[in-house]
Amino acid sequence: MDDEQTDDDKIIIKAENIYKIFGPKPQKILKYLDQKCSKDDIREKTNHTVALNNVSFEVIEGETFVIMGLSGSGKSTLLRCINRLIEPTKGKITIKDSDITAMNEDELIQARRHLMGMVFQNFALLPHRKIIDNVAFGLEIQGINEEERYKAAEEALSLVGLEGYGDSYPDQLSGGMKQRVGLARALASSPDILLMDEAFSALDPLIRRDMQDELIELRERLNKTIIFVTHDLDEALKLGDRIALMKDGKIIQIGTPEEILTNPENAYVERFVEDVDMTRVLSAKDIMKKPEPLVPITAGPNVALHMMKEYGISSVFITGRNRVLEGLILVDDAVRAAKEKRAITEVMIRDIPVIKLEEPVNDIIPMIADIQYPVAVVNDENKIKGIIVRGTVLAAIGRKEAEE
Ligand SMILES: Nc1ncnc2c1ncn2[C@@H]1O[C@H](COP(=O)(O)OP(=O)(O)OP(=O)(O)O)[C@@H](O)[C@H]1O
Repeated sequence: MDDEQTDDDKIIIKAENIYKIFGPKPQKILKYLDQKCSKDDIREKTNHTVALNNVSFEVIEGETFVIMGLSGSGKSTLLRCINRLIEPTKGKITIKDSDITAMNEDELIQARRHLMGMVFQNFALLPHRKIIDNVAFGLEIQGINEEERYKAAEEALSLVGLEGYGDSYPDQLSGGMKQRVGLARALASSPDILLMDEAFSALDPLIRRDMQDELIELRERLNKTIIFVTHDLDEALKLGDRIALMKDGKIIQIGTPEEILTNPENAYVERFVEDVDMTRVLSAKDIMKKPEPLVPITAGPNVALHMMKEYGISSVFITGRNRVLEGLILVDDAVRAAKEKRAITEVMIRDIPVIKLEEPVNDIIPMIADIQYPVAVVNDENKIKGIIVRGTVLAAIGRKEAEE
């Protein structure tokens, strides 16, 4: 289909065969992994912890890549290997064609400064410093002069909606505001990549949702690449362009939220996602039916009637060149036009509702509640790509409804 993504997506991070083993002799433990020993066996026999076991993935520029999994699955370790807050035991990480794993300390400081900003779950603010100083802190240790760092800090504060709070202290702010400061601090050095470790997990549910919405908005505005660690499936589905699901230090599946939900790779993933409300993640393109029959606008009403009879339907879509949607004709109007020898264009309904390919199913339900005939799904050029009828939507959410 011509709406599908082209593959000129740029890879910004590439992680190849990453291992992390905690314990006194990590290199020695690698050979046990070659012998396919389990994480539990290795811990029992050697007192080492296998936190990452041969993890590989790529992140595309501008996407939000979520690392999800239960506690202890290795998410934080993986995130910290990307900026080498944790040293991988083995493996290679490339960011924008630079080998992060081969960098010396100075090169690493430069890379962290320009490429990556990190946001922590517990905010990690310095309590005795004003908000503006907290935001500017990273720039200060990078040796950036005062004028420049305060300008950048003010800008970052305003990006997260905290202008005017620069002179406050952390304990004067709510949890949500503190995490905005954490985000501002990460944004202050204009990094290409944001690394976020359970960044919203400590917040109240409502505040958390607001922060998620703002992050989505911010990402679009600033065009950042985000790696977001969470143990929360709902958060992963909401934020992630793609999700990597981890278990016991391995990535079990990488895919879009739709792929993870509709095509779980094994029983573990299936169990992880079984309670998800599908209407929140499916969009029109996932549930639409083939757009047929279609009647060209140049055809007469008898062709339309023939098609309706053939397919057992009481209305049909009319298209112009390249399947551009022109309107819909109802059976009664087609009969009348045929009798009166009038053209389709004289009786068809032009002003019909349409649904965009990416429209979430949740939003489609109210849109079609009062419509008796099918609704066309169109792309940005108004070409018809599919058809949705009430039954299609209900079938998509049927599993959930049936359970309730
Ligand atoms: N510094 C460390 N020393 C020893 N073991 C560690 C260390 N850090 C993490 N681990 C172990 O490595 C494994 C992965 O931990 P990690 O913190 O990456 O998991 P996680 O998925 O982020 O979990 P959580 O959500 O609880 O933080 C766990 O078994 C953990 O106990």
